[in-house]
Amino acid sequence: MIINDTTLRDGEQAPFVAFNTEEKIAIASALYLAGADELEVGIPAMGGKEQADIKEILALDLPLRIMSWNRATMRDLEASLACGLKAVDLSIPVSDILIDAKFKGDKNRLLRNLEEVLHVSAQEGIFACIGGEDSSRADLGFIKEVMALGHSLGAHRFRYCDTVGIMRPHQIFEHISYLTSLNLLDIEMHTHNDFGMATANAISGLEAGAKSVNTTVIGLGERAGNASFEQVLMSLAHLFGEQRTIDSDALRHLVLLVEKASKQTISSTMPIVGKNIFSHESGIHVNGMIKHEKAYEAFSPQSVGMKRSYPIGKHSGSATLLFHLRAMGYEPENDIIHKMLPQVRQIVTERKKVLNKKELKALFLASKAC
Ligand SMILES: CC(=O)SCCNC(=O)CCNC(=O)[C@H](O)C(C)(C)COP(=O)(O)OP(=O)(O)OC[C@H]1O[C@@H](n2cnc3c(N)ncnc32)[C@H](O)[C@@H]1OP(=O)(O)O
Ligand SMILES: O=C(O)CCC(=O)C(=O)O
Repeated sequence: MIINDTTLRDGEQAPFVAFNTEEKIAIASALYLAGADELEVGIPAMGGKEQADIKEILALDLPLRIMSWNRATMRDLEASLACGLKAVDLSIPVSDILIDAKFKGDKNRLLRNLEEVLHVSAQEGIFACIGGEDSSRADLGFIKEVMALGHSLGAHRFRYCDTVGIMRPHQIFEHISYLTSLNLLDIEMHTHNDFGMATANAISGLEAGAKSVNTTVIGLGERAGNASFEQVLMSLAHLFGEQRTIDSDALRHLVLLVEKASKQTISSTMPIVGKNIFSHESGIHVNGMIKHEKAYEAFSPQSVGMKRSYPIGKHSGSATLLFHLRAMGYEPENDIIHKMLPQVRQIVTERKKVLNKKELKALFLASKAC
């Protein structure tokens, strides 16, 4: 499967996000090191500055396909060609709603535009992906027509876009199974997160036969964002068993870089990257983890450049207190530990903050003394 990351295009379309040139270069390099297979890096039609940034990314000479996003118009395509790009996404709306809004319902004009740009991209020998904007609200018969046209004109891929993020994984599976069964073009998934299903829908599309998937780091993107790079990458490695070597330090570096450059704050429970996802507080979980490292973890913290911890909180049990006190060189009796537990719960509940090790030690010594 191909991860085509669009942090530098759809990711940057997130409200209030704007990367400067240095950030774009750093993100492109970090995406390569973290395991992206292809990058969509911008929109040449935006003008000279965007084009200069794209040229700087191309000058990095990263060993992966670099694409741009374009409306399926000669003007947009020419701007991409002038940047020296060898791969383009050529987007057309495919739903009636968007065809009405943008083309006054004129499907013929839309298809003529597509024909023209595909003809030129074939002449230029570049990789062409047809971006099917709003595919999930489109008639599948029309998508078939677009794909057949693309196939006949040498396009390489069709991007199925759940532009407003309204699909469920089961529906995606049906749509993509049908479109791949046509054997016209490889399918790329582009899924949005309006109902929190972007990654699930992207994965469902891959299971139904899609060959590639658009992602963005920390799920950045329009409105609620896109399928997240780190979630898709880890799913491919751990759930699909793909032979992917994930450089955990490179992944962590990328996430922190994009968090800073986009001025976003990642939630502490965000899959793969949230700072608390390897903090086990519940007593039964800590007890299990001490006996078996995989008891309550789907993958190790080391595999994503993070660390495990056992906070001393309201739900801690004796194994947690013993773990920390033993690490400090104490060997407490059971009755003392059981005397301490209700006190820990009370302190944490009252002040809504876990105990640090110093406080645990003080509580232990006080409990021992009385
Ligand atoms: C679903 C997506 O994410 S698609 C990607 C969207 N990304 C962006 O819009 C970010 C970058 N955009 C921009 O910088 C600007 O919008 C530009 C440079 C692309 C265009 O700017 P402007 O020329 O000022 O046009 P504006 O943004 O107001 O409107 C877009 C125009 O493109 C047309 N358009 C939209 N999609 C397509 C398409 N696939 N094919 C042809 N025309 C299209 C619209 O109908 C509209 O045309 P109109 O001006 O005749 O009404
Ligand atoms: O048309 C494309 O290639 C992608 C457009 C897009 O970003 C979307 O539909 O959400």
